Amino acid sequence: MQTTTATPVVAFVNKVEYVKHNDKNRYFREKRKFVSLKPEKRFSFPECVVENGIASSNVTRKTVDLKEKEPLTPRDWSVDSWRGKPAKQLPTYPSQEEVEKVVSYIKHLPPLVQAEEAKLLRYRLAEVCRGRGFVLQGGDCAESLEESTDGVRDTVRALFKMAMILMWGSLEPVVKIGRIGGQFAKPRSDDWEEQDGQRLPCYRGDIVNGAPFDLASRTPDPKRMLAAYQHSAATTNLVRALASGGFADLRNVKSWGMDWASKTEKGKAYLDTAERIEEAVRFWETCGVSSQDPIIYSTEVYTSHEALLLPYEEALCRRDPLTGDMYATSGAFIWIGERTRDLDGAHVEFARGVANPIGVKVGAGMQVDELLRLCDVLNPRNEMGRLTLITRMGSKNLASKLPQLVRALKKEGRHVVWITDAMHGNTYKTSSGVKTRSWNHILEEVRDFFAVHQAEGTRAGGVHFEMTGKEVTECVGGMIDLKAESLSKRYESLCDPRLNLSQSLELAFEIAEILKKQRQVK
Ligand SMILES: O=C[C@H](O)[C@H](O)COP(=O)(O)O
Ligand SMILES: C=C(OP(=O)(O)O)C(=O)O
Ligand SMILES: [Mn+2]
Repeated sequence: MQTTTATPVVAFVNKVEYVKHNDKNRYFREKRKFVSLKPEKRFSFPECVVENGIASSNVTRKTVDLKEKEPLTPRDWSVDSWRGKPAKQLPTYPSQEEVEKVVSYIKHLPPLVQAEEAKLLRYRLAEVCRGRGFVLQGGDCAESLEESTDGVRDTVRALFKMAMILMWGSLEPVVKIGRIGGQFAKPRSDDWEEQDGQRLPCYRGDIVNGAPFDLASRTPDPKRMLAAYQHSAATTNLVRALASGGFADLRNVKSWGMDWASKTEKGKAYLDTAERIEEAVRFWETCGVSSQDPIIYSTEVYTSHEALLLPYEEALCRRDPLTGDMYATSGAFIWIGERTRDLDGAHVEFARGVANPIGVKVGAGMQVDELLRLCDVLNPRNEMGRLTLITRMGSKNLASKLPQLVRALKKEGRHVVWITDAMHGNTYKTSSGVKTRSWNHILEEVRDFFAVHQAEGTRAGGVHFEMTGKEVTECVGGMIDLKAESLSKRYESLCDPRLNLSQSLELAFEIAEILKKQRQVK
């Protein structure tokens, strides 16, 4: 942590907040107004802590954003500096000229998210880092340009329900981040796919090419970036509307859609919990908490995606006029995938310069030194909320591979949020060649993740799932006991298998149990 008691700062108050001014007990109220502080009138917060440009004082318990002299975006970085580095997983387009035309056009379009949203999420993640809150990140493996309103709504509703269950268990706020509103680019294991003797470029996500197995669809088309921009804009708008316009109203979570649970004892216990959540909501209503109260009526859902297609990401970088920092405005949170996290590669170069909260996938092969160097490059100020490490080791590896990483970072005092993606290390093909994942393996990896953090005295900060609100048949197992033979009934994913609604809720109940136990032994 960085203290500022003696550091001269130029401050602007970014929220309506009361700030204790020096020792004169004078308060003032400012909103988004630049305030230049003369040295003799400098803020003096005893025990004041600055993280992410947000200063908080234990004495006043008020916050104020501070613009420090050194910007978050490094001076030796530019939106296109990634172009000088080796870039993996980028498509080969038929015409690079066309790509640059589209990129120049997108550069003039409005941002999809505002810097303020990214800043707020960074702050929320810093809270998780401090031990207050839990992250739920989830959504499609690959969003579709044909996704309907209902599909988006179902996924967001599923996230709300899961978050309610997790909050019930943890009694802490849940930071909801959708793999939504931009999750269109996919890294692949193979560049090519072969079917019946025909070889075509692999599908790389709807922002690059089409999934159908024919040459026209599979040829990368830069115009798809525009379609993805438009779809992301509409989806982000819908997500914001759902989050702020009453859809999150706790009373709406009455229809849990949990018929599957009534058949077993364990399921009945879940139903009982769901009922108790509803009762709690009714209790607050009875106490007079108005249904118009934003606490009941609204919530925050942030968008996120893998920042893979760098020409597109570059085109959506915008400078924040308040701080001068550069933001990736393609989503509030972006992450670097397991296949593109090379220290000297283009994707790390891009991510180090944007001020968003960022994530990095951490597979079973990650070495301690490598991870420490990634932290140096991506979070040189060691600020809470900047860096989220998303482990994806597989249920067979996590218990043996994670402890040394967690221990090393703890020893070095690195501030990161650890969350677990319990999907990507558990993918396998059935005997008939269908990609799937087992609900049991996913739960096993989540449990091991909590156990490792408990043993190391660190914090399991959240979970990351490929999931949907639809009752698809892509992952096997769960209380619905989905069998490999049934996968073809409703397999809709364009890339990896997702948990369906019942499998997602069931996992949320399991995690809530773990969180509850954790809270009870504190
Ligand atoms: O979502 C992650 C990757 O894009 C996906 O797991 C790659 O799948 P593949 O191994 O079939 O290429
Ligand atoms: C590509 C993904 O995962 P990973 O980089 O962990 O393989 C993903 O999350 O979609
Ligand atoms: Mn995936």
